Amino acid sequence: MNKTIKKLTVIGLGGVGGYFGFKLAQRYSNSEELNVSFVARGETYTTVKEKGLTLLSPEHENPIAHPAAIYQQLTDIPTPEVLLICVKEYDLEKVCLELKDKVNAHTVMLPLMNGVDIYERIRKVITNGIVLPACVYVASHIKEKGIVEHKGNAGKIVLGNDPQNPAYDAQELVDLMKSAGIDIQYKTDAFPDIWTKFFFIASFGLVSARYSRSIGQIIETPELQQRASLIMEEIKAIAIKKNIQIPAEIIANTFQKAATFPYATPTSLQLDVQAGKEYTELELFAGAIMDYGKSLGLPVLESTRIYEEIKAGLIR
Ligand SMILES: NC(=O)C1=CN([C@@H]2O[C@H](COP(=O)(O)OP(=O)(O)OC[C@H]3O[C@@H](n4cnc5c(N)ncnc54)[C@H](OP(=O)(O)O)[C@@H]3O)[C@@H](O)[C@H]2O)C=CC1
Ligand SMILES: CC(C)(CO)C(=O)C(=O)O
Repeated sequence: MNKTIKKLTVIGLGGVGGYFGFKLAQRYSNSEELNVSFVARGETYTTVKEKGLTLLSPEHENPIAHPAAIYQQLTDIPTPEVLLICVKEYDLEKVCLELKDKVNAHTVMLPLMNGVDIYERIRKVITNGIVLPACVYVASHIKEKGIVEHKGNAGKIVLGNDPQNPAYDAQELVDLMKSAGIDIQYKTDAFPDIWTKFFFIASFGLVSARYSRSIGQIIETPELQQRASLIMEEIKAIAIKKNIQIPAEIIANTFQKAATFPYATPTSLQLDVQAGKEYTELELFAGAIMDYGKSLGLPVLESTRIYEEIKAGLIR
């Protein structure tokens, strides 16, 4: 295969972008093979420009990585080839609006985010280029701006073909990422995996945020386990009505998957809600379930109840 990818830019250096961006920047540092650049704002930009990006992870002895370049504004990046979009859902639309005029027919966008409708959200704004639907597992968070902490299992990405450009083969990108030590799986259709992740993150995310409890604490508390289970039943009814290929035992499988996380792992929604952030991904999880419930005529009482409780500030 001819090598065509020469540049890759990571947008957002938080838990996800900081983890995967670090691996790519360290692997391709001073390399002719791939130019890895970052886009970060405010204090993150200043810190990473001066000291490099720090990743505290048992996977890396050397905790510092330097990108080939770092930009403060999306408008500053040269013609993009591959963009890893690693922002929270509430920043996605703004990022897409800023990227819109930069993207050409060959630009590849890989959103590393939670949520089942990220592809549609991007496509609403950016109609050209290639968008690879994906889901991601990693327990990492911002310790301080420019310093990301990773605990537990190695991060993992599943990505699939762009439904709008099914002939685009992402293998070259996959190989570049694998060579940086990233666990990445390429499938024709990533949507069953994206929904599978949604079962886990929407249910555990909402319950962990509502009660300020870790994944392990939810599993060991029957009342919280029950709430997560009821939310998953609602997602299951939606997935079935939307003809998403998910296994019949999805709920049991999700509890099994959850048990593989270290006991004290918080979810990213929990961390944002606990920190009293003005914006959170509540809409991406409960909001999406409620919207699907409405449009498909399905009851989503438990998701609605927990959404309202979190909105009302009941988080203990
Ligand atoms: N953290 C985790 O363990 C996991 C998270 N996810 C999902 O991945 C996605 C990303 O989450 P996560 O990495 O945790 O989020 P974080 O909040 O940790 O990081 C997002 C980063 O994006 C930056 N950002 C936002 N807009 C811009 C912009 N225009 N230019 C430059 N930087 C920008 C933010 O900057 P600033 O700091 O200045 O706000 C922040 O540093 C979410 O959808 C999340 O649900 C999925 C799996 C695991
Ligand atoms: C639970 C976890 C860390 C698993 O990847 C996650 O996806 C999140 O918090 O958003």
